[in-house]
Amino acid sequence: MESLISCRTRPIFFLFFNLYFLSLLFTAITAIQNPSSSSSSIISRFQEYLRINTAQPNPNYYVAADFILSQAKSLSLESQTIEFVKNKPLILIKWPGKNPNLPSVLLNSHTDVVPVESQKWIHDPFGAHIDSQGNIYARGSQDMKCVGLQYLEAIRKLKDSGFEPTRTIYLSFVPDEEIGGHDGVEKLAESDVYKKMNVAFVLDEGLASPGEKYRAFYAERSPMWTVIKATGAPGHGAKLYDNTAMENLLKSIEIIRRFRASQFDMVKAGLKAEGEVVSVNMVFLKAGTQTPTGFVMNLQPSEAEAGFDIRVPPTADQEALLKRIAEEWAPASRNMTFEYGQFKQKQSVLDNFGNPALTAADNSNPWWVLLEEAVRSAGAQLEKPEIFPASTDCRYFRRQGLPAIGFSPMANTPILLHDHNEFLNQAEYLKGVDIYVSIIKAYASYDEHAEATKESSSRDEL
Ligand code: MET
Ligand SMILES: [Zn+2]
Ligand SMILES: [Zn+2]
Repeated sequence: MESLISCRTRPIFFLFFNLYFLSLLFTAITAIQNPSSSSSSIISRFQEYLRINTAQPNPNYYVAADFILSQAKSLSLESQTIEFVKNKPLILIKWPGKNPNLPSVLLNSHTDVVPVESQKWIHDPFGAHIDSQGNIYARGSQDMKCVGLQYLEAIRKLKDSGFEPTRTIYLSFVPDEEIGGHDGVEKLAESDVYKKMNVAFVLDEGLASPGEKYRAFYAERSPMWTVIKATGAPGHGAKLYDNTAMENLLKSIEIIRRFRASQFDMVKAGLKAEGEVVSVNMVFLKAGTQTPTGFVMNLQPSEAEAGFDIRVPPTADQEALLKRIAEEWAPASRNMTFEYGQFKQKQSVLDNFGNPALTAADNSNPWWVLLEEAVRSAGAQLEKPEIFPASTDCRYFRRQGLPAIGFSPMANTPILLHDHNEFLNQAEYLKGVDIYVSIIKAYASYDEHAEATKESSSRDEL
């Protein structure tokens, strides 16, 4: 009794000091009991994933799948491997919620990465070297092996803390995003497995942010990979004449470049964001007559073609763009034809982006509100939501009318996806794990029925 009284009379900061001390002790004990949750083991696992070469066009999918499955197993999570297409395993992981009637949340990430030019990197792109500043160099460190593993690390932390989800959380590790997602997410989104998952909301990849705040994406531009081809009379390399394939193609390239500049100028002038204009970039040029000893120099070829990566914002006039391509960029009058690399026919191009899918990023969307709050409560902030300038697997979910947000927690980081020397700082990676702890906790605890009951009873009280 006496000691209780004296305890009460102690200044309040002693109490806080004791609590602080106890929490430190608890953290230390947890770290000793769970060495797998220490920062160094979190980083080692990230390095291990990065070292698996899953670059297109020959990704080591099975090695990646084994690694992901072993992670799921170490977390006692349910998992399954699905091959919608042979040799392209997709891993589905389930963290069952206490209330299986609630729709689930899907955390998606792709396991493939884009190819590298190794000799142009300062460190081996599959070495996951950590430099003196803590930057981890690897293809996929930003796009998007970081995110896939951060989801799992966050779940590890939540499980360690004794947290149990109310709502089921699914994780999908999918193949082939970098080549269009047709044998990956597209098949998943059409499957019975997926229907049974009863997904209400999807989180997928975003972009690094050079500033302090994280970026989030509520829509994205649609890819329209287009090849234009010119034909013309072949002839002597010394002859000047009209209508050669090269001349026909070059005229188109000039017109396309002017259009590109008009779009880029709006971004440069600050009138539009990157995701709000049409981007057109020439990605290959193919022409000339080749022999084993090189190109023939005195022969003007009869065919020439160029490939363009075109990205179309959901707000753009798509019909007008298709018309522009047919009439100005590849007109039959200039002996030109065009083909949409990914889709072959005009109809399917329109299918792919004819129904602009935007996810509400305001108070009307509880998943958006939860995301904002969760990021804030983890001590970080979000930039104003944007249109993703490239493309992600999100489009297959949004197309079904599902809300999906693109988000990769990388602040203070240069945007290096698809670039040489892609890296992510280890401190940023660890911070990202904690951001996901906050987000997954919020999503897994969210119960719209309970919220509705709470609201109506508070209305009744009024
Ligand atoms: N994410 C990749 C990109 O935006 C591949 C998407 S499929 C067109 O280039
Ligand atoms: Zn990606
Ligand atoms: Zn990519």
